Amino acid sequence: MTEFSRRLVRRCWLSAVQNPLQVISFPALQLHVSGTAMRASQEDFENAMNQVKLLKKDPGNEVKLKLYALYKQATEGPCSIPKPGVFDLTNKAKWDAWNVLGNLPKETARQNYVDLVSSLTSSSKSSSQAKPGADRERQGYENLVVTSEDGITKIMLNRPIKKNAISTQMYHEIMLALKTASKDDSTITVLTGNGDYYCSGNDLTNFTDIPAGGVEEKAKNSALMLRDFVGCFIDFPKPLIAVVNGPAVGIGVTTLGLFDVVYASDKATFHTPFGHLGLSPEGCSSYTFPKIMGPAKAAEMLIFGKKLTAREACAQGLVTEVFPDSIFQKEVWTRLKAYSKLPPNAMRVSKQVIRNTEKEKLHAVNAEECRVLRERWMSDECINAAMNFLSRRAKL
Ligand SMILES: CCCCC/C=C/CC(=O)SCCNC(=O)CCNC(=O)[C@H](O)C(C)(C)COP(=O)(O)OP(=O)(O)OC[C@H]1O[C@@H](n2cnc3c(N)ncnc32)[C@H](O)[C@@H]1OP(=O)(O)O
Repeated sequence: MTEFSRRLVRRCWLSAVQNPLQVISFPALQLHVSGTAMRASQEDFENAMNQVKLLKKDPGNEVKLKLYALYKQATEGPCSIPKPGVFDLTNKAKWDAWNVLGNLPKETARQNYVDLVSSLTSSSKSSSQAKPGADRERQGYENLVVTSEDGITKIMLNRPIKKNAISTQMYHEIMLALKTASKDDSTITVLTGNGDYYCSGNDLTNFTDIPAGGVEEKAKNSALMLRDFVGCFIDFPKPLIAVVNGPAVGIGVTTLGLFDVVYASDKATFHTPFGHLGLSPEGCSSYTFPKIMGPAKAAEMLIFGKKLTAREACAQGLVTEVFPDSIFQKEVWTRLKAYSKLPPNAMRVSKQVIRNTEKEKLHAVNAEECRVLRERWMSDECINAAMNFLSRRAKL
């Protein structure tokens, strides 16, 4: 966000304070903010399509599917064609890749397509400098680094400059990475963050990009996306481990209740400031947190936004084990490498036996949380809180 748009949002917020009767809505916010956001033009998009044809190196099926999906989303919108039969493998893979983009707006898909092509052309220019083993790194993610090694697929949130806040694009990238990891040959999957934060939660600027259908459409699309996103954690078939390298906020905390194991650095903190943001719990935390830590402790976190230290979170059962930050990475990865060598089918079956009794309930909780949030996102409390953040008046 530029200083200019920040000043405009601030002015908007100040005028709401000075004139409380004035209705400040997301479309008003959008007027100022999204006009300044970077957008790929039709010309950029066409140039990118031409560049794809000139690529010297085959980018691989995964990237080609992503390009296909983004192209379809950018030109036709959400996938609405019938799902191909199970034996129509190629078309089914294409359909899956397009369908997973959900309601991603056409303009965002166009921008993502252009960005992806640009990353391919720059990586092919520097391919002679590729690190040994770099072929194990999955290409095509803009805000994630996904690697597979020693039987472990590591999905690292890679937006340290924004404290790993999850943008709309990142929600889709994480879903894609989880779906891919669920089918790859790794035995366990790890989610972690790059930099000093594990994750600062939902990117609060996600709500400044209002589609033509207005704030109702934005809330509806966001609820659908959130439901799919959390659904990927509920359904993930292999052991899923969080390596919480630093503070976690919002959805970075709530989804931890859906992991099998959570290791934390003693620098990590756990904060769900839903009250301050006019929001309500998501990530199935309205069910998992009371179950994990008891209703009273869960209420203190989810209603009043009490921030927990790593040791407190461990004492309350949300975290499996805490390590001093100085030895965190070494200890955790040594342990994970040992776990990854255990018989994969036994691990998978054990996870499923544990999860299956709860799956239906978790999906129902997820649906209900998303329904409630859809209302919350249109509330004055939530809109004012988001504007407060954008105007930099509120720091947690
Ligand atoms: C869309 C559908 C799904 C919705 C799912 C809903 C989920 C609910 C939630 O996740 S609620 C939680 C939302 N998160 C927050 O409220 C955190 C907001 N951030 C902060 O309070 C602070 O930034 C901080 C405490 C995380 C870190 O503070 P610090 O002073 O150390 O650093 P900065 O504030 O300077 O941050 C560095 C830059 O990162 C940007 N940033 C950080 N977090 C977010 C965020 N959540 N959304 C957007 N941007 C974020 C911050 O703006 C700085 O950017 P700048 O340098 O360009 O100013």
